[in-house]
Amino acid sequence: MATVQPHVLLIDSYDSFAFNLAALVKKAIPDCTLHVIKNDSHTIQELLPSLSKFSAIVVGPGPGSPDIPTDIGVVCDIWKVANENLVPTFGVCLGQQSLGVENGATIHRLGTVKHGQVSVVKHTGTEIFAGLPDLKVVRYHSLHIRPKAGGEIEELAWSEDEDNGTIVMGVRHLSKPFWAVQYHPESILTDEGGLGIFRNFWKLASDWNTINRPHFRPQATLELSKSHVWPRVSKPYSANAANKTLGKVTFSTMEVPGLSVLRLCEFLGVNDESKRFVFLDSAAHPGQFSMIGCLNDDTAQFTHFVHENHIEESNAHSKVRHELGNKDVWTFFDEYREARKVVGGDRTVPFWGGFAGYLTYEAGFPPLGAGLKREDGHTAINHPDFNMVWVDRSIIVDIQNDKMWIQSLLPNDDAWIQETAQQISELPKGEIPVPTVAQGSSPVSFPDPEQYKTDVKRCQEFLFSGDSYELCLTGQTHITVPKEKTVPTWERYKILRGVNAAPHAGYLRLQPTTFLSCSPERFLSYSRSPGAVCELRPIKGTVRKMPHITREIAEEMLAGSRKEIAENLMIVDLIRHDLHNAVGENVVCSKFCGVEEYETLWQLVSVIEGSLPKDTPEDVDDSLGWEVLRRGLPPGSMTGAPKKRSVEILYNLEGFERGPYSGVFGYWCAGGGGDWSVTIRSVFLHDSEKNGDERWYVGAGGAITALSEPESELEETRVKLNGVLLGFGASS
Ligand SMILES: C=C(O[C@@H]1C=C(C(=O)O)C=C[C@H]1O)C(=O)O
Ligand SMILES: NC(=O)CC[C@H](N)C(=O)O
Repeated sequence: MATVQPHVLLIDSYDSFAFNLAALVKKAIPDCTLHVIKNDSHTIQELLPSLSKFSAIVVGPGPGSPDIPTDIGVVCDIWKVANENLVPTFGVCLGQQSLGVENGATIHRLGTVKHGQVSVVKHTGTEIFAGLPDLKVVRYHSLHIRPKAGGEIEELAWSEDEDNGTIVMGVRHLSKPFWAVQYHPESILTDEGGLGIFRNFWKLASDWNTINRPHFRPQATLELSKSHVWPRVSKPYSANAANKTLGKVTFSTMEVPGLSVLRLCEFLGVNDESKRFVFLDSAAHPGQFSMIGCLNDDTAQFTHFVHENHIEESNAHSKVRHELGNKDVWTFFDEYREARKVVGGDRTVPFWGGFAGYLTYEAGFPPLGAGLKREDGHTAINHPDFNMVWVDRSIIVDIQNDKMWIQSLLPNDDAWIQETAQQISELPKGEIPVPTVAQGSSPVSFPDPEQYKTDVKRCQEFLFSGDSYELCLTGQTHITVPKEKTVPTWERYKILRGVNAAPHAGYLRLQPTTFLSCSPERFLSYSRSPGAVCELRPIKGTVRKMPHITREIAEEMLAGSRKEIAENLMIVDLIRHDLHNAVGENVVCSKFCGVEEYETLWQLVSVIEGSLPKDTPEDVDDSLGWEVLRRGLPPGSMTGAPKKRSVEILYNLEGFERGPYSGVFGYWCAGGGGDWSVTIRSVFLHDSEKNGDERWYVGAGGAITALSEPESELEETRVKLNGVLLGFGASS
């Protein structure tokens, strides 16, 4: 007789670590089917008829407090079901707090909150802790419980720290099959307190089911409305790529020693400011490829505002409005690219043509489920949320190896390739002069420093109350360039690049937006199918480079700092969750908190990689990167954790929309693969603020944790702003 797989219900309280938990549960109970619901998607009455079909329930962590109904949702009712409906249940963090509170425990704030902190946990060695040594675990909490003396909750584990004394880290219910821990078993830095605990839980749950639910049998299939089975990696629509004839990339390659990419841009028409232009510029180590889109009047540009239900497609001659109807914008782009999939390019080149452009911070709100209070019309800053062109012709330069590819997706385009190659071979060699800018030429309006420091403290209030573990607070700075001091935006880019060369730089002129970036941070890159691999590289932790700051000192200041490691760890855990959501189980952190050197800064960087299961159909693999963007924006390093609650808090607190700042820019290759950088250290100009005085805006911020000092946070934003301001003859 074939064995039927157990079904496990995971209740997510809108945490940014829930899919890490899903992956851990799946490791501990490999053959289980995991059904995921949100804590507010069902009432307990709706759940009751299905509960008896689950072998076990896992209640995840989350923002807020177990005694606030909108924070805890249906979780508080799970502990109160009648005996005949009991299901073995495991609670994590908020889950433990809820189990406690519903059984007479009192809830308290920690004297010193613990977010991304590692603690030693001692325990009884019984129940879920059976056979485990002392544990090293990660904590993300502001609240904790004290069980009622003589009540039903038995303490099983404790941490001991100088600031908070003894804190309960693990419990069980004396007469019901409920266990819970206060720490985060699913964190990357938690040791056997992760898998070991869940294996023990599964054994206890199975034993309990055998004794107390003798007639219980897992069902072959289990349908629960408003739930999904994790992992959910198929496309949300049916692909029609099968058997279609794929287009072919044509390309020519040549050695270009001494050729300046800036000169190449000028040859390709960047100086005509009335035309669109796309240049993704690996302007500094460790960048390798620079990409130029060779746009013309026929090039299709796509813009979309997230509060609207259409996409505008335009070129120099015409505009078309695509009504989205029930389709979401992500699917529109996915289908568009899939219909134009190409093969035959040089696989060492990451981009053969395809989509290039930017997505704003707010572009990530709808998939996240975060509310947007945008009024009819546009955002205050008016930049489209999706702004991309479809690049048919492109030039890629490998700046490390002085090699160039001229590529076209258009049929019969050899003549253009040959002619362009010929003209480029005749260009003069050597760098072109970079303009300089006079000091003091552009007045700057900074966020009010006192207000910023107050906002740091307001953020910390949300950290103390348990609503967030980390908040990336940002401010907006405006630079006004008086009409008589304006220079073409391309000149401005060259100045900026000269003072602040960055590996993920870029110049995008996608009307109405001009976008100049010196970003040091990659958000996501992904390789082509088959076997596409996604790589994310969050940066948290920044030190300004100065003569006395050697690598050793920078390492001490970053990798040796509890605060910096905690900030980085939180984002690593958040990104693992985003990736586990998109790819399922195959997620690894290949670098944890490495110190990397950039032109003007030292930064603490981690690398997380994910890939789909081996047997994934190619069309799903091709869309993987786009799906990771859909499920992973806004970038975790620009929000904080848990993401949804943190985004909502910041939206209210900052009081403005971030627009392109904090979003991503980059490309998605027509042959699969792509690369998106985090839009930081960047300036933006809207066409409506271009005639007369120019009004540029630039965002800057940093992660606020409970350990942050308002003054040093302010200083950190100044450091980040400075590189950009130098390009305007200003400084912070
Ligand atoms: C918020 C910014 O940067 C982000 C925050 C960082 C930090 O807190 O150390 C580092 C890089 C970015 O992820 C910014 O540059 O404006
Ligand atoms: N990680 C969590 O579940 C946190 C629970 C609760 N919000 C606290 O801060 O204590």
